[in-house]
Amino acid sequence: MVDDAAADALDDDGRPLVPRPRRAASDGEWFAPRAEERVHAVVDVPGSKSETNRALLLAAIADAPSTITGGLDARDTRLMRDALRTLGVVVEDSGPVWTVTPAPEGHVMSGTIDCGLAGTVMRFVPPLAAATAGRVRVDGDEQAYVRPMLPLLDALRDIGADLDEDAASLPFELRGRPDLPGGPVRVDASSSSQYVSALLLAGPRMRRGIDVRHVGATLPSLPHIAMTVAMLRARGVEVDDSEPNRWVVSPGPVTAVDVTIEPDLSNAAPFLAAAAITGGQVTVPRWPARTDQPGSLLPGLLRDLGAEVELDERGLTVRGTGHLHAVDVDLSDASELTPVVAAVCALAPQTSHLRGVGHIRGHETDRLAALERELNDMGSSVKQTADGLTIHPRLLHGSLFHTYADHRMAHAGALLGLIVDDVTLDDISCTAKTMPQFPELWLDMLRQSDEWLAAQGAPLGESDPEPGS
Ligand SMILES: O=C(O)C1=C[C@@H](OP(=O)(O)O)[C@@H](O)[C@H](O)C1
Ligand SMILES: C=C(OP(=O)(O)O)C(=O)O
Repeated sequence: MVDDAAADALDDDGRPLVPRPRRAASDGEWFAPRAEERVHAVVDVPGSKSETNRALLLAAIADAPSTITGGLDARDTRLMRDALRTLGVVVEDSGPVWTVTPAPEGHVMSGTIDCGLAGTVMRFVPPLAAATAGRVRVDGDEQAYVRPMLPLLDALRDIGADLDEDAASLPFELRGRPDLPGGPVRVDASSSSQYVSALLLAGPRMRRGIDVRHVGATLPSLPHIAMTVAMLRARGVEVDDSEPNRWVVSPGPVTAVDVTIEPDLSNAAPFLAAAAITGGQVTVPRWPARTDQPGSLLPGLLRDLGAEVELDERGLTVRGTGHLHAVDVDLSDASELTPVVAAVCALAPQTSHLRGVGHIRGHETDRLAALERELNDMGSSVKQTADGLTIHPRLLHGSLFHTYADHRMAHAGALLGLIVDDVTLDDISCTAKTMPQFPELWLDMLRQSDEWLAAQGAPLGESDPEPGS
């Protein structure tokens, strides 16, 4: 088990790398390792979940087989690969380069599509299934049953999809039709940008294409919609997004392209934040110079939080300065970063305000409630607002940090455990959703830090900044 490995890891001098836990872990628990020094590491993070699942889906409806290099191998992308297999697509993923061959003409789908807790699967697959011959049941983890779906299901009904009349969320039955009309549709995507992306991704398959208008008051995660549009265009699909809150996708072929997936910048966040809070340095290689991932906002965010940030040929390097600053920031474009940003804010010496993220109450868990509860259990003073969190400075202490099956809650807990004694996560296995190697990468970051410090020939000096001060 990971926690045993963490507890047993020794440095070159035989000192425990990670302090021994006070008690034995129960199943799934993970004693968050404390950083005994400033972290100093290079962390190569795996591929982007959002890009991988879009690439898979677009390859599945392309005009020829194509390849995906560096695709993320994690629960969310495995569920997407299996869902596409249910639609008759052949996904060969035994090596580092995956080959995707669209379903043969006349394939009739049947069976169950398991969405797990993956928003990209539960939202992106149904529109495509609705335009495919056959019948499927769309199901997932029980925790996914409360994730919002109704605006998308109503939009699908409006464009001619054959769904259970009373279906409002998972699970439901769907009878596909290859002649799905598509056409104009209005959707309130204030609870998730994924409804818009989902309709656009299947748009080329619909008889009239699709003409989506967002009608809600707010629209989160705009970079993810931009990613959808860019990936459609890169495959020769015509997308008109010249009018605000409206996207028109023309029907027609999707050109098969061989792609390489960028590293997942949102999954880089806890590692980069580790440098910021310990006064250390972390480099994430292969950081793209230009990207549609919301993680592109991280350099600016980390600077605002008090770190130094540099992008060069080695990648993105974040250096902690020994000082953290509170922030007042609208995270609606990058709401998946909220748990890690909230964890950093909980260590800052002034009050922070995170805004524009009311919709993350419908993410893997109600993230605002979960962050409020778990941070307050550590001694913090956090209050939910209508659209975010207010985080006041307090001295933190260890606790049993609940993750609610949410990978990003686990990242937040691990981060705080670097500089707060005795933080135990109730379950680290949830990180498998988008980064199964998180525990190993986290321990490796600390191992590298230890080696780096030993190579400097000196322990943390009196004059060095206190982690998190
Ligand atoms: O399209 C995507 O790949 C995603 C869109 C966002 O969803 P929301 O708009 O529901 O926040 C994001 O939070 C999620 O992690 C991935
Ligand atoms: C919100 C997230 O995931 P999902 O794709 O399941 O919505 C996330 O990864 O932070």
